[in-house]
Amino acid sequence: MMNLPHQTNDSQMIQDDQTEAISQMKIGFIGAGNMAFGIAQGILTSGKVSPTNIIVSAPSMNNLPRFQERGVAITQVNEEVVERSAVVFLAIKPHLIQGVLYGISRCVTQQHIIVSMAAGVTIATLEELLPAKTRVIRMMPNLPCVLMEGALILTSGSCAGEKEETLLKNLLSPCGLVEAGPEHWIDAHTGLSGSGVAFVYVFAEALAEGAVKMGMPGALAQRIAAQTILVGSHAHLQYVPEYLN
Ligand SMILES: NC(=O)C1=CN([C@@H]2O[C@H](COP(=O)(O)OP(=O)(O)OC[C@H]3O[C@@H](n4cnc5c(N)ncnc54)[C@H](O)[C@@H]3O)[C@@H](O)[C@H]2O)C=CC1
Ligand SMILES: O=C(O)[C@@H]1CCC=N1
Repeated sequence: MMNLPHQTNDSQMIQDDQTEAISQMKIGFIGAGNMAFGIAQGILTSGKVSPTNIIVSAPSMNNLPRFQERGVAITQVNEEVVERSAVVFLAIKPHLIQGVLYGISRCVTQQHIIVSMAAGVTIATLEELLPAKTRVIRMMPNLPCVLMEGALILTSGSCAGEKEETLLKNLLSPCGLVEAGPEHWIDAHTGLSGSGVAFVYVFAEALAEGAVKMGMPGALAQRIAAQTILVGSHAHLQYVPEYLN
């Protein structure tokens, strides 16, 4: 496995040891929307984690059935997610983070790993809202995680580090490309890929519209545009420069 600038051979050894631990790990999601589903789906499809080891919460039943159908435990009580999980993903909208953390903080211990995917909510803010010495990871995923073709960047707070980053990279590897780095990568990645994936759809539609204006049937034009972008991406990934220090 390629050692990235921030990764050492120890990480590889940690990662190997963690695979067994991950299969036993209790994982929780606070928030049951698009992103929680995308990540849970990626993890479940890989078989790394049993659905019986996952629990998801949301205030209403709207989004919960699609988790329940996959054997995942559901609840409308966030504290229950924290009490039953070792790794807790915060999958609620950014403006809700403060209220949700206020509600769960009394249940958070130093054994938990709290993983926020809330756009724009910094490690400093998260650590301010959580009990001292909480192990915090901030990450930026994207929706293609649901197809196991995502791109995720994660960074660790002051009480987390290489061990937690390697654990999360191992756990999230079925969701797609996962890298750890400094926190300023997260904001770059939010534009590049968190939101960037939506611009690909706009580009594909524009390509297809050009062909339609020249008389090609719309459905065919859309398929060829998608195939063109797919091939272009495969070629680019093959020749993209190695990670730079
Ligand atoms: N959708 C995307 O493409 C991406 C989203 N994100 C981040 O992921 C987070 C979730 O985004 P989405 O999944 O798109 O939102 P969403 O609106 O699809 O899902 C949010 C979920 O939170 C639940 N919720 C609302 N209030 C709650 C509360 N008090 N306690 C527990 N659950 C509550 C809702 O019922 C819903 O199930 C956001 O912070 C967003 O910035 C990050 C990268 C990409
Ligand atoms: O819905 C959101 O907040 C995220 C951030 C990047 C793309 N979507």
